[in-house]
Amino acid sequence: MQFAKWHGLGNDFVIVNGMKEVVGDYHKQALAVCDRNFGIGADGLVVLLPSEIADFKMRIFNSDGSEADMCGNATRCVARYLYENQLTDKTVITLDTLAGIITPELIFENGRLVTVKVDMGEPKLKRGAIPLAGDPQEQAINIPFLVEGETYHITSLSMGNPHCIIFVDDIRTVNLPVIGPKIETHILFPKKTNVEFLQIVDRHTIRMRVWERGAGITKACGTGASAALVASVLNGYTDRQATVKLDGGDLFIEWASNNHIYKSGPAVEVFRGKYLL
Ligand SMILES: N[C@H](CCC[C@H](N)C(=O)O)C(=O)O
Repeated sequence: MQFAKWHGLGNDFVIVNGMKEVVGDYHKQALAVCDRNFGIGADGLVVLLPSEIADFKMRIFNSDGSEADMCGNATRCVARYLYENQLTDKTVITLDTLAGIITPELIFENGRLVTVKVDMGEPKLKRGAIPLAGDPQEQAINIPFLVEGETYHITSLSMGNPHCIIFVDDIRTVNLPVIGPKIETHILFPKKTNVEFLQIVDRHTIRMRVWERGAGITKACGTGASAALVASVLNGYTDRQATVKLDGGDLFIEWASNNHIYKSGPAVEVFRGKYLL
């Protein structure tokens, strides 16, 4: 199976053209391919397929084999992959995902690609849409949340996939490998959740670390950074545009007046290959 290895700020993916390659069972293949010792090594497997309602369908599988609704960093990589492999001549590309239609735009200056800007759609704030247990019509902004006897205050929302955001004074004090999985698999999140810890630097800068649903600690999370901006605005900590500083680098996020979230950042192809197993 021919593949390409891409990353967005170190959040890395194996991208496969499912219109040409025989992938087999996606869940099993994701587990095997993402293994960093016995496989290629990645946070996720992305399979591109035809779509009736968009330019392409994008299916995303986490390294634990679970299928994700959406993936912000992969969206930027897929846009460049499609354009640079002549699978499209469009620079604004619609992608059909489980979270709806997501639209990345390749931004060129003097013929050189400078960034990829993604319309991530609208945040969903109601518990029923996250999903988070409780009144489905209610929002979950700065609410108490008990984790093994300790009370955290969380803000939870969906960017097509679930996010649980916690604000801390010093991000270096967060023991992510311990607390991450406890919140990811918490009973109140019936579809589990991505977990983001945020330290507000100023009204235009957020430092974030992430424990991803189905993937663990990653260098960056595009949907997570988008959710982080929304949570920071809702809690009055930042304005509607901010740089989110992740372990792998910076994403620029904007919550526009049309209620859409726009995320801009890089996408890098590292290598291509043929997967033999
Ligand atoms: N682990 C996520 C999917 C990947 C999201 C992340 N890599 C991004 O860039 O948005 C989930 O299961 O919802």
